[in-house]
Amino acid sequence: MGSFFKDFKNLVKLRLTLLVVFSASVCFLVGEHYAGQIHWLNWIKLIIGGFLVTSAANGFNEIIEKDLDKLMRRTADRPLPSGRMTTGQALVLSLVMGIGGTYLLGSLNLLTGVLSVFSIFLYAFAYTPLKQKSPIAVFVGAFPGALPPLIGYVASHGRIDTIALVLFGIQFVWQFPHFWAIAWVLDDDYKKAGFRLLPTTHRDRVSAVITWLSTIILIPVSLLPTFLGFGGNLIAIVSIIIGAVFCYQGFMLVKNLDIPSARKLMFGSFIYLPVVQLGLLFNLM
Ligand code: HEM
Ligand SMILES: CC(C)=CCC/C(C)=C/CC/C(C)=C/COP(=O)(O)OP(=O)(O)O
Repeated sequence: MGSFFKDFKNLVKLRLTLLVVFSASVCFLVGEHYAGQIHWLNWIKLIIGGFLVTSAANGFNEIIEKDLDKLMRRTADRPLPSGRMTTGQALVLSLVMGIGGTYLLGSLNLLTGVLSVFSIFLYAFAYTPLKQKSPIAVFVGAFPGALPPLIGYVASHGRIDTIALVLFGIQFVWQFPHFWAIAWVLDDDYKKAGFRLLPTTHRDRVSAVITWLSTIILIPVSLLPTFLGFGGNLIAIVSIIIGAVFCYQGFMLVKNLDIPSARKLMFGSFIYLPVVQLGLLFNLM
């Protein structure tokens, strides 16, 4: 891969961005289901706009964290800390992507554009500086992290309703086990930059139990579509089965208190979200 593309991929955190865009694009289709017609051109605009806006948010995050990223093994080779990209270059790229993405999303409807700008600000200028201060950062970061499905739905539907809030809620709760599993795996590296993001700031039993509790809470939250009547029974069954597996992985962390169990929970989180969101899309009432 050309080195510019490799650096670009790391600047925008490509895999994370792709899952963010995936969640928004699926929830757009959920909105279109109720509209009775799929506007594919708008779907493409949402995907490109969402990609640009999320990439910009990640670019700003890496600009702000340039010196901290130098301290951690996982992030030291990113384009800014390694010195292969200057802050000015990253800033120009991020600004262009942010403005272009906001324009595209705003062209779908005004609320979509406004929510996207709000997400960038929350992520880059609230969550990012808070990371070094307190584990509360994870709660704050969960807001911009859960806005993409809501934004996707609003891009189709034009306003925030119960369905939008439920789509937001599932992704919001999902982020706690997702991130605490990662924070457990990466704790040694994180400490080098002063990040203490586990619930108690340590890899201890209380942090593991709180992480496990978050997988338990996810089960009733994932059943809300069925309880509220817009999801069918199939999605309830899928959510219960995959939720039980995820919960079991959380329990194994409590039992073993080790990195391999946290890693399994982390991989579980990557699979959980797309399965539940796609399941919902295919089982709308
Ligand atoms: C509070 C919110 C969140 C926090 C603090 C968080 C944190 C992280 C961190 C630190 C990693 C890096 C793990 C590593 O390099 O081994 C990661 C990976 C990842 N996250 Fe999250 N995340 C959050 C929300 C989200 C959301 C909303 C999504 C998408 C819907 C997401 C999708 C991913 C994916 C796909 C990866 C794997 C990326 C890769 O390996 O390159 N995360 N997350
Ligand atoms: C629509 C829109 C603009 C949404 C923004 C969505 C977004 C980028 C969510 C990510 C959530 C998040 C807190 C990731 C962790 O980053 P980190 O800084 O902890 O990761 P790092 O340690 O790898 O830098």
